[in-house]
Amino acid sequence: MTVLESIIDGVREDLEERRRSVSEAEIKDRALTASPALDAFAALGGTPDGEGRDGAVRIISEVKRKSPSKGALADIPEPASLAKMYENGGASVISVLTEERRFGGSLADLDAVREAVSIPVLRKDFMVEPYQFFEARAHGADLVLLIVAALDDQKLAEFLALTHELGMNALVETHTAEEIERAVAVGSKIIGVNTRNLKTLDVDTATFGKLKDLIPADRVIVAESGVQEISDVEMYGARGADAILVGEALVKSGDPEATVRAYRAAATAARASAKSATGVSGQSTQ
Ligand SMILES: O=C(O)c1ccccc1NCC(=O)[C@H](O)[C@H](O)COP(=O)(O)O
Repeated sequence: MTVLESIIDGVREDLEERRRSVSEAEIKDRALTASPALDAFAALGGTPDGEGRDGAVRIISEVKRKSPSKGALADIPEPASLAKMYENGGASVISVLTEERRFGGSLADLDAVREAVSIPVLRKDFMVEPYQFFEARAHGADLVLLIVAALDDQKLAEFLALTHELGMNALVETHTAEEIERAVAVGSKIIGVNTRNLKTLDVDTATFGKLKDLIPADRVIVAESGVQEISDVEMYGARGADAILVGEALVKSGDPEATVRAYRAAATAARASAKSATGVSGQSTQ
């Protein structure tokens, strides 16, 4: 069994427990009466046809207590305060890990963060059942994660449609050329390349540059994982990332607000300088 499969087994067990206390009808009702979702696609710099982008590289800042690859990262007793610091530093989206067993997150974290910030919030979890999408919306999420490796084509298309019906966007996460092809084929507007291999948990940040040109330029392209130093965000920016998802480096930084600000500025400057050096934005022309 792969790490991903074993995480998903736990997610399904925990989900069944929640489903026993909040029925499907109740969670749907809560989702449909929640305040409308914020536009995460626009917050990440997306435009309808990919034209007129401002060139800034956005930072998706993650609330991450622990992980399968690294174990304990940070206590984070008040996720709302951390999220507010991220927002003050210029984060465009807050990512909240809600998986409990391996990442120490919860829906209560999502509630607290939603309440504290006015920018879009990503429910970062392993989405395998429609119930979770209603749950995400009911708890104020604007964006959900769809991991292509965890879904067949039919489920991927079905879940993306459900996400959009609920007024949310999806960050569709890929690791390989074949997964990018599948993400593009179902019409994903925000496509992430996660440089952490979910089978081995090894990170190879060079994966982003190798795969990124397979993603059409009218999509928002997100580089995920592996940022340790400012040079990593510069590299992702120079390779044409529209946004960068950062967890560990921010929760361990000591000054999350200043770190988000520095990452955003450095990635944006690196992207601009790569563009002026090559005459292209680093974005795909496909
Ligand atoms: O982080 C892990 O160990 C992990 C293991 C298995 C599945 C997912 C995992 N992480 C989720 C993420 O995608 C990251 O939290 C996110 O990209 C931020 O990564 P980082 O900046 O390297 O903390």
